[in-house]
Amino acid sequence: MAGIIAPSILSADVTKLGEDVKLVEKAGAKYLHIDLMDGSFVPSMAYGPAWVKQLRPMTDLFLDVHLMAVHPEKHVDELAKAGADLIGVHVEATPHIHRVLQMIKKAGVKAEVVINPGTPVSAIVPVLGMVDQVLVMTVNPGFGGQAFLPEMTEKIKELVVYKQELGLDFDIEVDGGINNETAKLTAAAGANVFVAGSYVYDKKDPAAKVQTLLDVTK
Ligand SMILES: O=C(CO)[C@@H](O)[C@H](O)COP(=O)(O)O
Ligand SMILES: [Co+2]
Repeated sequence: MAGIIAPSILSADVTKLGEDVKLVEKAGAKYLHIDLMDGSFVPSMAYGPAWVKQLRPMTDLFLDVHLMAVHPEKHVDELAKAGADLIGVHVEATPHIHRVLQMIKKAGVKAEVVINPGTPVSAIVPVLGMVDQVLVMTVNPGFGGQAFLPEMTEKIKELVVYKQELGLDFDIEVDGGINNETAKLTAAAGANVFVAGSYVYDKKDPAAKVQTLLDVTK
């Protein structure tokens, strides 16, 4: 079965965002990855609940919101009301990851925990039973277009073992430097959701790029 492809709008053309979203939807992407950056947890700023709200009626894609913000609890309810299908929270962004994940579930949205390249899988073991998805960052968050960190594939393999040992059912998403080669590599390690920004949107033909990602993750 092919992986779930989640084009990241961080690399889309904001002046024709609607068109860029439709292109990848028609090509077979199932998720739309929306990066929310606060200029504090990460150096850049990007998007916010208003973007989620405007995108919601324009597409049937599953809205996969990657929250890169300090005090993530402040944004959960607004993002859920705006129409997010899933909210991902960095374990590094809060001393209360368990509470924030509880809030996300209470808001009726799927919950994801995210780990930075410098964070080991052991840091999220206590919450693995609460989440629908784990996001393994394969670059340091904050920017699109960075090079994939190959050593992160070990974390994917570790998560696969935890899933089996603990009898859990979460998806494993990768984000950062994903292209035809790294999608194949991470799929082989056990990832099943693939975020891709610059690979899909930077050059010509986003639809063809989505098709390639579907093919290499089979
Ligand atoms: O969360 C992030 C960056 O922090 C991403 O979702 C980027 O949008 C990925 O961009 P590429 O590495 O695929 O260009
Ligand atoms: Co992201």
